[in-house]
Amino acid sequence: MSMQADPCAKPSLMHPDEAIIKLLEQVRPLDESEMVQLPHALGRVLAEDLASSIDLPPFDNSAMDGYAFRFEDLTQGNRFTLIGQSFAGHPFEGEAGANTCVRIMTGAPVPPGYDTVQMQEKVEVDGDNIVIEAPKALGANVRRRGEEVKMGGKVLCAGTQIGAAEMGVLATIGASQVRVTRQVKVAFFSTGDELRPVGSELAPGQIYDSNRYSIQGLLSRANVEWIDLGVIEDDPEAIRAAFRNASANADMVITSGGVSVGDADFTKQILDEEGEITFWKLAIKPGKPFAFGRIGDAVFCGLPGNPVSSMVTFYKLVWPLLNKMQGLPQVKPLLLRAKLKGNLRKFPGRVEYQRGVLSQNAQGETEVSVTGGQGSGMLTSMSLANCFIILAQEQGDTPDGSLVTVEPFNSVLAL
Ligand SMILES: Nc1nc2c(c(=O)[nH]1)N[C@H]1C(S)=C(S)[C@@H](COP(=O)(O)OP(=O)(O)OC[C@H]3O[C@@H](n4cnc5c(N)ncnc54)[C@H](O)[C@@H]3O)O[C@H]1N2
Ligand code: MOO
Repeated sequence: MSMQADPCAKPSLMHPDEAIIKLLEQVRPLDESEMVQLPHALGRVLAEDLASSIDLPPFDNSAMDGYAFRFEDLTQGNRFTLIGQSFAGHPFEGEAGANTCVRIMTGAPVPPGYDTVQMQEKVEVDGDNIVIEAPKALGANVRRRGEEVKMGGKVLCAGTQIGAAEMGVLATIGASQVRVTRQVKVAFFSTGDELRPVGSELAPGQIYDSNRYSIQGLLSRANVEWIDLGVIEDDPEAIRAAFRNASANADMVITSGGVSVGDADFTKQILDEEGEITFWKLAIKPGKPFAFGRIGDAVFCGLPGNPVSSMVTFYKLVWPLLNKMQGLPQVKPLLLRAKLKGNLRKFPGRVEYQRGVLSQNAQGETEVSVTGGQGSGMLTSMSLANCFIILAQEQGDTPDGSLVTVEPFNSVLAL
């Protein structure tokens, strides 16, 4: 008997990994760049490769506080005559001579004619008579001009995000300003008649709008420029106007709420009328009703209203998009295997991102436990976590002691 397709089978939801591929196909890196002053460069993405206009280090200098001398003079014995000093910022200006030495400090220029430094702990000093213990080799304790990078050598590549180390590297080569890609502009708003701004009283049935604040936090971490359009009521015309305003002013529009199937869930409907929906609903928990599309020239990401769902879908789906638009390379998440502490509940069907705490036990094993209740409205499950426990689509309940896959939070989600 031949196998027949089940006519009652529900269409299966798209796997989030497939969704990421589809999303990334829809955006291109911004091709606009601008110069920024170095103090404002943190978090920005380099638009071009950067070469050093100087040798690094720019001159031979001492790695130790001690004495500079000529290594070959050691063939005449260990006694040297002190003829001067070289301090950082105040080089020795005299002439190097046979069997002479110069007092030298860390970072100070090694005077021309000398080639080796011995640290002061290995030197005996009697007035100007200095006895130097022979170091292992010529050039000991000298940091040679250009040994790190030669003038004209590449120090940073286009597509590098400027972090603390890069700020320092840029300063080391004297770059007072730097060419970076334009920041992606993201306009966002929350939808929902139940939402009240912080600072107001709650009437029965109302809650505070928290998603706009977590989204703002995520956008700040992603180093994009954001436009907060506030809370929009559950009214199709208000949502339409917000969409038009957002898409006219931003590269990306993010909304929270109204993407499910309720009678007041207008986000998807208005997007359908004003733009286009590339896909809607994924096999992800939390975050199933995530919607993606385009409105005008802007990309659209509709995050589900449940607070954890909006954070998880931002992290897994929006953040890779923002990275690509900013010109950053896609980095595969670092996945670890950890031993589960406690039993874990799961229905097969969707890939789940449970919130966990990753730690090491006394035996050095990596362990993980869930942060209590995992409801998609329980935002404290996120704030207590330092990782996601990723459970495959068809996985069910998982017992204590099982090895599970864990994704530690990166800088976007971590403090
Ligand atoms: N019949 C069905 N109902 C629901 C389904 C479904 O498949 N069939 N999916 C559920 C899932 S999964 C999710 S996730 C939610 C998402 O719904 P929406 O995106 O339409 O979001 P809302 O209905 O507007 O709100 C859901 C929930 O989150 C609260 N919320 C909304 N915005 C905020 C905010 N800015 N700050 C804090 N909390 C917010 C809202 O009050 C609701 O409690 O739909 C399920 N339903
Ligand atoms: O998929 Mo929803 O985000 O679980 O509540």
